[in-house]
Amino acid sequence: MWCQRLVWLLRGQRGSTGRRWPQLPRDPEPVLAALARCHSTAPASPCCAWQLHQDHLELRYGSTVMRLDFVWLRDHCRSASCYNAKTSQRSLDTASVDLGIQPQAVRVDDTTLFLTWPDGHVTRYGLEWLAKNSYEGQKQQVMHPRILWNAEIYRQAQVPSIDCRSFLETDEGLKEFLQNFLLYGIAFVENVTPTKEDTKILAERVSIIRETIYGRMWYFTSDFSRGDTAYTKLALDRHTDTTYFQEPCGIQVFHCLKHEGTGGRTLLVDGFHAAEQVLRQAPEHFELLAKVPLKHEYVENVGGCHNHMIGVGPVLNVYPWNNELYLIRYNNYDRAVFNTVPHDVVRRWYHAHRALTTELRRPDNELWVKLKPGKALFVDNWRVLHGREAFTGYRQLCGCYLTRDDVLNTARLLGLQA
Ligand SMILES: C[N+](C)(C)CCCC[C@H](N)C(=O)O
Ligand SMILES: O=C(O)CCC(=O)C(=O)O
Ligand SMILES: [Fe+2]
Repeated sequence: MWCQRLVWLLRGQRGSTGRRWPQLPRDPEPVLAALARCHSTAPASPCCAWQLHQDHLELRYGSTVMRLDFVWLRDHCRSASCYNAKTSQRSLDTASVDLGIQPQAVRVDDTTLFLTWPDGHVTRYGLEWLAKNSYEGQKQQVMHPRILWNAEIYRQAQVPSIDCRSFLETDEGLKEFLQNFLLYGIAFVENVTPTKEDTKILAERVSIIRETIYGRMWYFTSDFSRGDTAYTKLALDRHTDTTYFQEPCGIQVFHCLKHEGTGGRTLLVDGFHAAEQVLRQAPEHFELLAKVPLKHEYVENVGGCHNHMIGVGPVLNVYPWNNELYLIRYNNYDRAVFNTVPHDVVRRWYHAHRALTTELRRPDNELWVKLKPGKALFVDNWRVLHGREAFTGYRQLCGCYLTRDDVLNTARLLGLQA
């Protein structure tokens, strides 16, 4: 519905620029007709048109219709006095912008939107910039492009392991590794010297190591030196780690330094692929898993180790603006007492949890690998679940957690979308 003071001004239309909005044509029809002509005569060029509303500017650029709030438009001004391009930081004090602000004049040319504010300040926006940065523009994009996989898809893709030297010594090697990691949520480096020190060098090539209650670089065998099943020979069903942290660790690095015995294979399952199957089959289950907060807990009292960690959050974590899944928190061992919802939701949640578990346990979705000395595995702990088969004999694993922000930072600096 067009408001009273409506007008469409066409890109490049002579005489229509710089018009102030109190002086608007009484009848919008001719301009709308002109807009239609514009679309039909120049389909290849992104046609731009705009219309003023009470509190926002409606801007059509190509196929994107953006609704740009006036305060937002003032707030994001990239002029030298409002924005420091050297530091990419805002200098404008947003709190001093009149929340009832309206532009005094609006003009659009081929590439740029010009706004003049009541105090005479002029703001310019590139139309491409707006199309990319506006709500409407960015909600059409995914933040993290990924390839969801089951065992067959992953095998077919024949994702190569990266050679340790190329990983450590060349940007191309590191970039290829990170691209694989971002797309699949797992990536391997091979020909690594099987020591804790060399594994640390590997980890630090990608990120800052996230120190936790397990230390920086950890090293474990089945000696029950810590009060957790990981430190035994028992099988571990698929799970993500550190669900009991408010922010679970982003990445986990595993390097098996020694195994003299049988079993002990590693299980990997793409949690996002499973969640997507749930979304397709039963969106109400997906929604419940994304809405109901859960507690996970780590209570340790073994030897000198005393810890009590609690993390709260839903199983599925979704960006609210584009519904993109970004984190799965799934660990049935560490799930705490479920007391965050009233009784009528409890059973529905168990049904939803069952539906997800059924997908996660589908043999088709299971990728089994035997970790060997020299082959390091990086797992996206926000996406891919890991587990292990029971084993016999002496088995030594080392590794660490990485901070997700720093991994993504490295990827972005190499030109990857992350
Ligand atoms: C990896 N490392 C052996 C150090 C710790 C294992 C943590 C195990 C815990 N139940 C969890 O799932 O978070
Ligand atoms: O022993 C393994 O292969 C993995 C154990 C585990 O889940 C962990 O350390 O997080
Ligand atoms: Fe684990």
